[in-house]
Amino acid sequence: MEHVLAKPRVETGANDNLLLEVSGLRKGYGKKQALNEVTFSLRAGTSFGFLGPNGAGKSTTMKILTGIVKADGGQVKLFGRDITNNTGAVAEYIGYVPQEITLYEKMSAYDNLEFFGQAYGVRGNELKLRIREVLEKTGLGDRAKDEIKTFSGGMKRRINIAAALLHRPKLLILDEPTVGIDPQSRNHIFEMIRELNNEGVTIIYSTHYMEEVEVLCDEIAIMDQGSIKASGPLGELLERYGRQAIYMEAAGMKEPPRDPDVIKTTKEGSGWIMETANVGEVMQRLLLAASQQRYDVKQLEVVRPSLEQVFLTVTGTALRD
Ligand SMILES: Nc1ncnc2c1ncn2[C@@H]1O[C@H](COP(=O)(O)OP(=O)(O)OP(=O)(O)O)[C@@H](O)[C@H]1O
Repeated sequence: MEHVLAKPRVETGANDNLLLEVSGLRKGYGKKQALNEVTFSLRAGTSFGFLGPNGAGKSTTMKILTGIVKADGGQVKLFGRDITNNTGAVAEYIGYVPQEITLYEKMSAYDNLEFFGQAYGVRGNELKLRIREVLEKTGLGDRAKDEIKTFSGGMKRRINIAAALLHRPKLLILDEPTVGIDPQSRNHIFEMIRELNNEGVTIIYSTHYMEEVEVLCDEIAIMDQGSIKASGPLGELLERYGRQAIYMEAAGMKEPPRDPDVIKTTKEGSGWIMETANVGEVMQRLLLAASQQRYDVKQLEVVRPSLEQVFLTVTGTALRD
């Protein structure tokens, strides 16, 4: 197989650490503009989450990264090299786990892995070694000789991920790998991804489950209607787009508490949530006012910004799971 890329250089400076640079990707299907100027970059070693509802354009972006779908415009660079619309990078550097299971049902797990390994150009004893290695990661080594059709959806998914690891990719792209699978396999997949990331594999993980990116990813891109609405480390997104708020509940308090620094007040259970940029001072004033008016304060606490709130702020809609 022709190698289209030079081996990555030893990474020294901040920019050398960029594994993937995606700029201005555009893609239309007929009249439907699926992607509109998608731009993001990825440092080596990151676990990057693509969060967005169905139809946001996550799969299209990933298929363009792997060269399966051709972009109408824009550029994809891997280790500084242009790989736009080029499938060669997948063979050498990228492992891709598509949304659909792509295994042969009538073949054993082992034979499937052998087939995919050969397709990636791995042969002989090296292939045997790598099959053992990836099977160990799946936790399904004892089922290696069983036909795939006897596996649960989650187990098939684990083998499918294993198949994408045989050429030891630097970047692993997983498109909604936990949709419709049992919790045990889901946990196992999470563990596999964490282990790979700890070993230095860069991860792109697409999902419409908020809690998955929260536990798995150190950087997040929020995607909606064909473009990235916000991206960055979770903490930064929370800081930039999540509003700080205070929850207050006091016996006998019929009207919402008032304070000039409160931007918005909403009723929540028996109390109120007050959004403010000035949590500390507002809290003090609320306490003082409550004691002057002799209210018995039951609860007064800071409400931490959530990813859900960030999503709402940047897209204008709630993410429907
Ligand atoms: N082959 C295709 N032909 C026509 N339209 C398509 C095709 N593939 C995707 N689309 C449309 O492009 C838009 C983006 O789809 P895409 O699959 O990339 O989104 P997604 O975020 O991955 O959602 P999902 O989780 O449903 O796959 C959607 O409106 C979808 O209907």
